[in-house]
Amino acid sequence: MATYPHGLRCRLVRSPEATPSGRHVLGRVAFLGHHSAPAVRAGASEIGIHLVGAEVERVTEVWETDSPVVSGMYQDLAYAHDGEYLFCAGQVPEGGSYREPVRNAYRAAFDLIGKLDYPHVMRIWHFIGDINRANADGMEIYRDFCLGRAEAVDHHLGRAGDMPAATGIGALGGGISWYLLASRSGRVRNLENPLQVPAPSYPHLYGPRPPKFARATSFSPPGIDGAGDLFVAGTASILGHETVHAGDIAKQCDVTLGNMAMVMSRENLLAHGIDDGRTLKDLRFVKVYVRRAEDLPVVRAACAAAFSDTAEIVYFTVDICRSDLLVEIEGIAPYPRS
Ligand SMILES: C=C(O[C@@H]1C=C(C(=O)O)C=C[C@H]1O)C(=O)O
Repeated sequence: MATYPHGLRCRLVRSPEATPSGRHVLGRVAFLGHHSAPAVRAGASEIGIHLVGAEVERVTEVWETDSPVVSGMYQDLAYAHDGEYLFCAGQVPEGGSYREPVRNAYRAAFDLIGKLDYPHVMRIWHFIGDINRANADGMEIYRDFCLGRAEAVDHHLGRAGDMPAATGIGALGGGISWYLLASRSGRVRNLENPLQVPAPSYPHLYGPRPPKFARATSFSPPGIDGAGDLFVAGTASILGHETVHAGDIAKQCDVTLGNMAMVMSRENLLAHGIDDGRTLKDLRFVKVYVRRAEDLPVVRAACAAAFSDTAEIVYFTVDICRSDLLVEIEGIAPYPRS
Protein backbone atom coordinates (compact mmCIF):
# COMPACT_ATOMS: atom_id res chain seq x y z
CA MET A 1 0.00 0.00 0.00
CA ALA A 2 2.77 2.44 0.81
CA THR A 3 6.50 2.84 0.66
CA TYR A 4 7.20 4.17 4.13
CA PRO A 5 10.26 3.16 6.12
CA HIS A 6 7.81 1.05 8.09
CA GLY A 7 5.45 0.14 5.28
CA LEU A 8 1.88 -0.84 6.05
CA ARG A 9 0.10 -2.45 3.15
CA CYS A 10 -3.34 -3.82 2.45
CA ARG A 11 -4.03 -6.62 -0.02
CA LEU A 12 -7.29 -8.30 -0.93
CA VAL A 13 -6.61 -11.96 -1.50
CA ARG A 14 -9.12 -14.16 -3.28
CA SER A 15 -7.37 -17.49 -2.75
CA PRO A 16 -4.81 -18.64 -0.16
CA GLU A 17 -1.28 -17.58 -1.08
CA ALA A 18 2.12 -17.20 0.51
CA THR A 19 3.17 -13.89 2.09
CA PRO A 20 5.71 -12.18 -0.22
CA SER A 21 9.24 -12.49 1.19
CA GLY A 22 10.33 -9.64 3.42
CA ARG A 23 6.73 -8.94 4.43
CA HIS A 24 5.07 -9.87 7.70
CA VAL A 25 1.35 -10.28 8.28
CA LEU A 26 -0.19 -8.22 11.08
CA GLY A 27 -3.80 -9.11 10.47
CA ARG A 28 -6.06 -11.23 8.28
CA VAL A 29 -9.76 -10.48 7.98
CA ALA A 30 -11.52 -13.32 6.20
CA PHE A 31 -15.00 -12.58 4.85
CA LEU A 32 -16.66 -15.98 5.09
CA GLY A 33 -19.90 -17.92 5.17
CA HIS A 34 -19.60 -18.13 9.00
CA HIS A 35 -17.99 -16.23 11.89
CA SER A 36 -14.68 -17.42 13.32
CA ALA A 37 -13.38 -16.10 16.64
CA PRO A 38 -10.36 -13.78 16.78
CA ALA A 39 -7.21 -15.86 17.17
CA VAL A 40 -3.49 -15.77 16.55
CA ARG A 41 -2.64 -17.99 13.59
CA ALA A 42 0.81 -18.36 12.05
CA GLY A 43 1.94 -15.37 14.10
CA ALA A 44 -0.79 -13.00 12.85
CA SER A 45 -4.08 -11.81 14.29
CA GLU A 46 -6.97 -13.35 12.38
CA ILE A 47 -10.74 -12.99 12.41
CA GLY A 48 -13.48 -14.51 10.26
CA ILE A 49 -16.57 -12.41 9.58
CA HIS A 50 -19.82 -13.87 8.28
CA LEU A 51 -20.46 -11.55 5.39
CA VAL A 52 -20.98 -13.76 2.38
CA GLY A 53 -23.28 -16.62 1.47
CA ALA A 54 -21.70 -19.98 0.81
CA GLU A 55 -22.08 -19.48 -2.95
CA VAL A 56 -20.17 -16.18 -3.11
CA GLU A 57 -16.45 -15.76 -3.77
CA ARG A 58 -14.61 -15.38 -0.49
CA VAL A 59 -12.07 -12.67 0.06
CA THR A 60 -9.47 -12.00 2.76
CA GLU A 61 -8.17 -8.55 3.61
CA VAL A 62 -4.51 -8.88 4.60
CA TRP A 63 -2.64 -6.16 6.48
CA GLU A 64 1.13 -6.52 6.05
CA THR A 65 4.20 -4.72 7.24
CA ASP A 66 7.88 -5.09 6.48
CA SER A 67 9.02 -5.36 10.10
CA PRO A 68 8.77 -8.53 12.20
CA VAL A 69 5.59 -8.88 14.18
CA VAL A 70 4.80 -9.83 17.78
CA SER A 71 1.30 -11.23 18.34
CA GLY A 72 -0.85 -12.33 21.25
CA MET A 73 -4.26 -12.39 22.91
CA TYR A 74 -5.50 -9.79 25.41
CA GLN A 75 -8.96 -10.24 26.97
CA ASP A 76 -10.32 -12.07 23.88
CA LEU A 77 -8.73 -9.57 21.49
CA ALA A 78 -6.24 -10.99 18.98
CA TYR A 79 -3.49 -8.50 18.21
CA ALA A 80 -0.22 -8.17 16.33
CA HIS A 81 2.23 -5.27 16.25
CA ASP A 82 5.58 -4.40 14.71
CA GLY A 83 6.83 -1.39 16.72
CA GLU A 84 5.00 1.08 14.46
CA TYR A 85 1.61 -0.47 13.66
CA LEU A 86 -0.94 -2.39 15.69
CA PHE A 87 -3.76 -4.52 14.29
CA CYS A 88 -6.36 -5.77 16.77
CA ALA A 89 -9.56 -7.81 16.28
CA GLY A 90 -12.42 -8.68 18.63
CA GLN A 91 -15.84 -10.27 18.67
CA VAL A 92 -18.80 -9.54 20.95
CA PRO A 93 -21.03 -12.65 21.11
CA GLU A 94 -24.69 -12.52 20.14
CA GLY A 95 -26.85 -11.40 23.07
CA GLY A 96 -29.97 -9.54 24.17
CA SER A 97 -28.16 -6.25 24.81
CA TYR A 98 -24.91 -4.86 23.42
CA ARG A 99 -24.37 -1.70 25.44
CA GLU A 100 -22.30 -3.26 28.19
CA PRO A 101 -20.35 -5.86 26.16
CA VAL A 102 -19.50 -3.21 23.53
CA ARG A 103 -18.35 -0.82 26.27
CA ASN A 104 -16.19 -3.59 27.73
CA ALA A 105 -14.74 -4.58 24.35
CA TYR A 106 -13.84 -0.96 23.57
CA ARG A 107 -12.31 -0.57 27.02
CA ALA A 108 -10.17 -3.66 26.48
CA ALA A 109 -9.00 -2.20 23.16
CA PHE A 110 -8.19 1.19 24.71
CA ASP A 111 -6.26 -0.64 27.47
CA LEU A 112 -4.30 -2.65 24.92
CA ILE A 113 -3.52 0.45 22.85
CA GLY A 114 -2.22 2.16 26.01
CA LYS A 115 -0.25 -0.83 27.26
CA LEU A 116 1.47 -1.45 23.91
CA ASP A 117 1.82 2.28 23.15
CA TYR A 118 -0.02 2.72 19.83
CA PRO A 119 -2.03 5.83 20.72
CA HIS A 120 -3.02 6.90 17.19
CA VAL A 121 -6.02 4.88 16.02
CA MET A 122 -6.48 5.46 12.30
CA ARG A 123 -9.34 3.17 11.23
CA ILE A 124 -11.93 0.90 12.81
CA TRP A 125 -14.50 -1.48 11.31
CA HIS A 126 -17.58 -3.05 12.99
CA PHE A 127 -19.81 -5.78 11.52
CA ILE A 128 -23.07 -5.96 13.45
CA GLY A 129 -25.46 -8.90 13.19
CA ASP A 130 -29.19 -8.02 12.99
CA ILE A 131 -28.16 -4.36 12.86
CA ASN A 132 -31.70 -3.07 12.23
CA ARG A 133 -33.52 -5.50 14.53
CA ALA A 134 -34.64 -4.73 18.11
CA ASN A 135 -32.60 -6.00 21.07
CA ALA A 136 -34.23 -7.65 24.11
CA ASP A 137 -35.37 -4.20 25.37
CA GLY A 138 -36.84 -3.09 22.05
CA MET A 139 -33.94 -0.78 21.05
CA GLU A 140 -32.50 -1.16 17.54
CA ILE A 141 -29.24 -3.10 17.81
CA TYR A 142 -27.26 -0.41 15.96
CA ARG A 143 -28.44 2.22 18.50
CA ASP A 144 -27.63 -0.16 21.36
CA PHE A 145 -24.11 -0.59 19.90
CA CYS A 146 -23.70 3.20 19.53
CA LEU A 147 -24.66 3.67 23.19
CA GLY A 148 -21.95 1.29 24.45
CA ARG A 149 -19.36 2.78 22.11
CA ALA A 150 -20.17 6.37 23.13
CA GLU A 151 -19.86 5.48 26.82
CA ALA A 152 -16.46 3.84 26.29
CA VAL A 153 -15.25 6.81 24.21
CA ASP A 154 -16.46 9.26 26.91
CA HIS A 155 -14.60 7.29 29.53
CA HIS A 156 -11.31 7.07 27.65
CA LEU A 157 -11.19 10.22 25.54
CA GLY A 158 -13.64 12.54 27.30
CA ARG A 159 -16.86 13.81 25.70
CA ALA A 160 -15.07 15.89 23.10
CA GLY A 161 -12.60 13.15 22.13
CA ASP A 162 -12.75 12.28 18.48
CA MET A 163 -12.60 8.90 16.83
CA PRO A 164 -11.23 8.00 13.40
CA ALA A 165 -12.98 6.91 10.22
CA ALA A 166 -15.14 3.86 10.88
CA THR A 167 -17.56 1.43 9.35
CA GLY A 168 -20.62 0.19 11.25
CA ILE A 169 -22.42 -2.22 8.92
CA GLY A 170 -24.57 -5.36 9.06
CA ALA A 171 -23.30 -8.92 9.11
CA LEU A 172 -24.99 -12.19 8.22
CA GLY A 173 -24.07 -13.87 11.52
CA GLY A 174 -25.01 -12.60 14.99
CA GLY A 175 -22.92 -10.61 17.45
CA ILE A 176 -20.39 -7.89 16.57
CA SER A 177 -17.05 -8.55 14.88
CA TRP A 178 -14.62 -5.69 14.72
CA TYR A 179 -11.00 -4.74 14.03
CA LEU A 180 -8.81 -1.64 14.15
CA LEU A 181 -5.48 -0.25 13.00
CA ALA A 182 -3.34 2.06 15.16
CA SER A 183 0.10 3.61 14.94
CA ARG A 184 2.79 4.56 17.45
CA SER A 185 4.31 7.67 15.91
CA GLY A 186 2.30 8.54 12.78
CA ARG A 187 0.05 11.56 12.54
CA VAL A 188 -3.69 10.97 12.50
CA ARG A 189 -6.04 13.74 11.41
CA ASN A 190 -9.79 13.14 11.42
CA LEU A 191 -11.80 14.86 8.72
CA GLU A 192 -15.42 15.91 8.42
CA ASN A 193 -17.52 16.47 5.30
CA PRO A 194 -19.15 19.89 4.80
CA LEU A 195 -22.14 18.16 3.15
CA GLN A 196 -22.86 16.09 6.25
CA VAL A 197 -23.46 16.80 9.93
CA PRO A 198 -20.57 15.20 11.87
CA ALA A 199 -21.90 11.83 13.07
CA PRO A 200 -21.11 12.61 16.75
CA SER A 201 -23.48 15.62 16.41
CA TYR A 202 -26.45 13.70 14.97
CA PRO A 203 -29.68 14.65 16.77
CA HIS A 204 -31.36 12.21 19.21
CA LEU A 205 -33.75 11.21 16.43
CA TYR A 206 -31.22 8.51 15.52
CA GLY A 207 -30.70 7.06 19.00
CA PRO A 208 -29.82 8.02 22.58
CA ARG A 209 -26.10 8.45 21.81
CA PRO A 210 -24.70 9.35 18.39
CA PRO A 211 -22.22 7.29 16.40
CA LYS A 212 -18.64 8.27 17.25
CA PHE A 213 -16.63 8.32 14.04
CA ALA A 214 -15.05 10.72 11.53
CA ARG A 215 -15.93 10.88 7.82
CA ALA A 216 -12.31 10.19 6.85
CA THR A 217 -8.90 9.89 8.48
CA SER A 218 -5.61 11.06 7.07
CA PHE A 219 -2.68 9.04 8.30
CA SER A 220 0.85 10.32 7.65
CA PRO A 221 3.90 8.57 9.06
CA PRO A 222 6.79 10.83 10.18
CA GLY A 223 8.42 12.59 7.24
CA ILE A 224 5.43 12.27 4.91
CA ASP A 225 3.66 15.50 4.03
CA GLY A 226 0.09 15.79 2.80
CA ALA A 227 -2.70 13.37 3.54
CA GLY A 228 -0.57 10.20 3.53
CA ASP A 229 -3.02 7.32 3.47
CA LEU A 230 -6.59 8.56 3.32
CA PHE A 231 -9.14 6.23 4.91
CA VAL A 232 -12.70 7.11 3.86
CA ALA A 233 -15.33 5.93 6.35
CA GLY A 234 -18.41 3.94 5.37
CA THR A 235 -20.41 6.56 3.44
CA ALA A 236 -24.08 6.58 2.48
CA SER A 237 -26.85 8.72 1.03
CA ILE A 238 -27.01 11.18 3.91
CA LEU A 239 -27.01 14.97 3.51
CA GLY A 240 -26.98 17.05 6.67
CA HIS A 241 -28.15 14.33 9.03
CA GLU A 242 -30.98 13.04 6.85
CA THR A 243 -31.21 10.05 4.56
CA VAL A 244 -32.02 11.27 1.06
CA HIS A 245 -33.65 9.33 -1.82
CA ALA A 246 -35.21 6.55 0.25
CA GLY A 247 -36.09 3.70 -2.12
CA ASP A 248 -34.03 5.00 -5.10
CA ILE A 249 -30.80 3.03 -5.50
CA ALA A 250 -29.38 5.04 -8.43
CA LYS A 251 -29.79 8.35 -6.61
CA GLN A 252 -28.44 6.90 -3.35
CA CYS A 253 -25.32 5.81 -5.28
CA ASP A 254 -24.88 9.33 -6.67
CA VAL A 255 -25.16 11.00 -3.26
CA THR A 256 -22.84 8.43 -1.65
CA LEU A 257 -20.17 8.91 -4.33
CA GLY A 258 -20.60 12.69 -4.12
CA ASN A 259 -20.04 12.57 -0.35
CA MET A 260 -16.89 10.48 -0.81
CA ALA A 261 -15.55 12.80 -3.52
CA MET A 262 -16.18 15.82 -1.30
CA VAL A 263 -14.47 14.45 1.81
CA MET A 264 -11.33 13.59 -0.24
CA SER A 265 -11.29 16.79 -2.30
CA ARG A 266 -8.52 19.37 -2.26
CA GLU A 267 -11.04 21.93 -1.03
CA ASN A 268 -11.89 19.77 2.00
CA LEU A 269 -8.32 18.71 2.76
CA LEU A 270 -7.18 22.35 2.63
CA ALA A 271 -10.04 23.29 4.98
CA HIS A 272 -8.52 20.78 7.42
CA GLY A 273 -5.02 22.30 6.96
CA ILE A 274 -3.76 19.51 4.67
CA ASP A 275 -2.11 20.59 1.43
CA ASP A 276 -3.27 17.67 -0.71
CA GLY A 277 -6.28 16.51 -2.69
CA ARG A 278 -7.62 13.17 -3.87
CA THR A 279 -10.37 11.97 -6.15
CA LEU A 280 -12.47 8.82 -6.33
CA LYS A 281 -9.97 7.51 -8.91
CA ASP A 282 -7.27 7.45 -6.19
CA LEU A 283 -9.18 4.86 -4.15
CA ARG A 284 -7.52 1.43 -4.36
CA PHE A 285 -9.42 -0.72 -1.83
CA VAL A 286 -13.16 -0.28 -1.94
CA LYS A 287 -15.82 -2.18 -0.05
CA VAL A 288 -19.39 -1.76 -1.21
CA TYR A 289 -22.33 -2.85 0.93
CA VAL A 290 -25.69 -3.31 -0.79
CA ARG A 291 -28.87 -4.03 1.15
CA ARG A 292 -30.87 -5.74 -1.63
CA ALA A 293 -29.19 -8.24 -3.96
CA GLU A 294 -31.38 -7.03 -6.83
CA ASP A 295 -29.70 -3.61 -6.67
CA LEU A 296 -26.22 -5.04 -7.34
CA PRO A 297 -26.19 -4.40 -11.13
CA VAL A 298 -27.01 -0.68 -10.67
CA VAL A 299 -24.43 -0.31 -7.89
CA ARG A 300 -21.74 -2.16 -9.85
CA ALA A 301 -22.31 0.09 -12.88
CA ALA A 302 -22.08 3.25 -10.74
CA CYS A 303 -18.87 2.03 -9.08
CA ALA A 304 -17.29 0.94 -12.38
CA ALA A 305 -17.86 4.46 -13.73
CA ALA A 306 -16.64 6.23 -10.59
CA PHE A 307 -13.55 4.26 -9.57
CA SER A 308 -10.30 3.45 -11.34
CA ASP A 309 -9.93 0.23 -13.37
CA THR A 310 -7.11 -0.70 -11.03
CA ALA A 311 -9.18 -0.33 -7.84
CA GLU A 312 -9.95 -3.54 -5.97
CA ILE A 313 -13.70 -3.48 -5.35
CA VAL A 314 -15.60 -6.04 -3.29
CA TYR A 315 -19.37 -6.20 -2.91
CA PHE A 316 -21.31 -7.56 0.04
CA THR A 317 -25.06 -7.95 0.44
CA VAL A 318 -25.79 -6.88 4.03
CA ASP A 319 -28.01 -4.52 6.01
CA ILE A 320 -26.94 -0.93 6.67
CA CYS A 321 -27.16 1.15 9.87
CA ARG A 322 -30.39 2.94 8.91
CA SER A 323 -33.20 0.88 7.42
CA ASP A 324 -33.78 3.44 4.64
CA LEU A 325 -30.18 3.23 3.39
CA LEU A 326 -29.70 0.91 0.40
CA VAL A 327 -25.98 1.29 -0.25
CA GLU A 328 -22.81 2.20 1.61
CA ILE A 329 -19.24 2.52 0.30
CA GLU A 330 -15.82 2.89 1.97
CA GLY A 331 -12.30 3.04 0.57
CA ILE A 332 -8.62 3.73 1.02
CA ALA A 333 -6.61 6.17 -1.11
CA PRO A 334 -3.07 5.10 -0.21
CA TYR A 335 0.12 7.11 -0.31
CA PRO A 336 1.83 7.55 -2.69
CA ARG A 337 -0.75 8.27 -5.31
CA SER A 338 -0.36 6.22 -8.47
C1 LIG B 1 -23.41 5.51 7.01
C2 LIG B 1 -23.21 6.06 8.22
O1 LIG B 1 -22.70 5.43 9.31
C3 LIG B 1 -22.21 4.10 9.27
C4 LIG B 1 -21.92 3.72 10.69
C5 LIG B 1 -20.67 3.91 11.24
C6 LIG B 1 -20.41 3.63 12.68
O2 LIG B 1 -21.36 3.62 13.46
O3 LIG B 1 -19.22 3.42 13.06
C7 LIG B 1 -19.60 4.39 10.46
C8 LIG B 1 -19.77 4.60 9.11
C9 LIG B 1 -20.93 3.99 8.44
O4 LIG B 1 -20.62 2.62 8.29
C10 LIG B 1 -23.53 7.49 8.47
O5 LIG B 1 -23.97 7.80 9.59
O6 LIG B 1 -23.34 8.30 7.56
